Amino acid sequence: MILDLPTIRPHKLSVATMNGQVLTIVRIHCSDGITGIGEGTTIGGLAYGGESPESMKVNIDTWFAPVMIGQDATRVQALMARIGRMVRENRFAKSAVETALLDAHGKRLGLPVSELLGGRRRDRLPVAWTLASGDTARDIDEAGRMLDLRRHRIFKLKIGARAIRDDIAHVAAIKSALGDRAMVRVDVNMAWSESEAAFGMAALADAGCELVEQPVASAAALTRLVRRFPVALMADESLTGPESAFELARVHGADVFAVKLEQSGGAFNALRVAAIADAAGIGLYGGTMLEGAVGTVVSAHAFATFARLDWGTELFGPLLLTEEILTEPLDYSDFELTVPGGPGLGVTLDEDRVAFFARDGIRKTISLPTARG
Ligand SMILES: O=C(O)C[C@H]1C=CC(=O)O1
Ligand SMILES: [Mn+2]
Repeated sequence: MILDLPTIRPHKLSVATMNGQVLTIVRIHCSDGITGIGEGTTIGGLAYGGESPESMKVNIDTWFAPVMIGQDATRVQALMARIGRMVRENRFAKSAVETALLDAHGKRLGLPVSELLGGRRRDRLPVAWTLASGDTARDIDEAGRMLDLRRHRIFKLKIGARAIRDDIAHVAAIKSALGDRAMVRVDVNMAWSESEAAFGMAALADAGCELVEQPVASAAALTRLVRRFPVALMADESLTGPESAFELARVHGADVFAVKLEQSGGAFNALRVAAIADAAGIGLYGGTMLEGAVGTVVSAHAFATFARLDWGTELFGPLLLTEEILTEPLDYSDFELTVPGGPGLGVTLDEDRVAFFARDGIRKTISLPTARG
């Protein structure tokens, strides 16, 4: 099913402005009575990649389901390999389906998903917050509130939509307002040319920015930019699973990899991306596609198993939404997220709220009174 949820404010990226988020929720019912849940989420519909929430639903219902029905749900990797032979691409939809299989299998065995993924090394993950209101004063205000609440002290600024000098001034103003209380990073979402990136990275380093995420689109350009400036370079969009990770590691095209489960094609592939980074001496960061609670939690289980997680995570997606869809909210406290400890994902959907926010669900059938009553 597809859920439409409002965001707490517009979220402005160089590729899209989001006023809400759309979650594709997958449920897999197994013949032993166990049901697993998963989630597929994109950013700005088709603005970020080749899948949309609607394409995930239609492809899972039409093409994944027949390949899965009657198969052994306890062999998660074998079933994902079977799907991989019959379904090309569709990494986000595969991630959603694999999540539901892992949730079901964890519940079956009485183990958290992190244990199925090799065993967790930590229970808490540092979580960055993205400042993307589009307004410098509002962003400074928002960051101040997050620091006071002890919710976030790492801030990622979305830049690339405005003139480069305006963007640099925006970053410098935020870093000087926050000082040593916070770490400031930027995500350009591929908006710059290589020469703009060379200028921009030097200026960002001077402004006190510690990390620049995907300033340019091409891996070759990333490779030419890395290590030229006293600021770390992180790959995001260039990483689409183990093959692209291997290629980028081979040419040492980044200092840090933003590992995302959906971009990788699921949790197991994300672990492969992380292993490649480890072997190449590349740092790790736990990325997000601004998933809701389910997609966020499976990512947390995977990142909890990473040998090193030097750059923390950005698993704040549920906090960008106005609505809670879990019976028990996730614990964000002291700048960190707690990885749930129960079987499977360790979270339960609030079915009434899910029914309310489902596209064409209860909300659509309630007739509100008109101005005249
Ligand atoms: O990294 C991206 O490009 C996508 C996403 C992650 C955080 C955020 O605000 O947007
Ligand atoms: Mn990014």
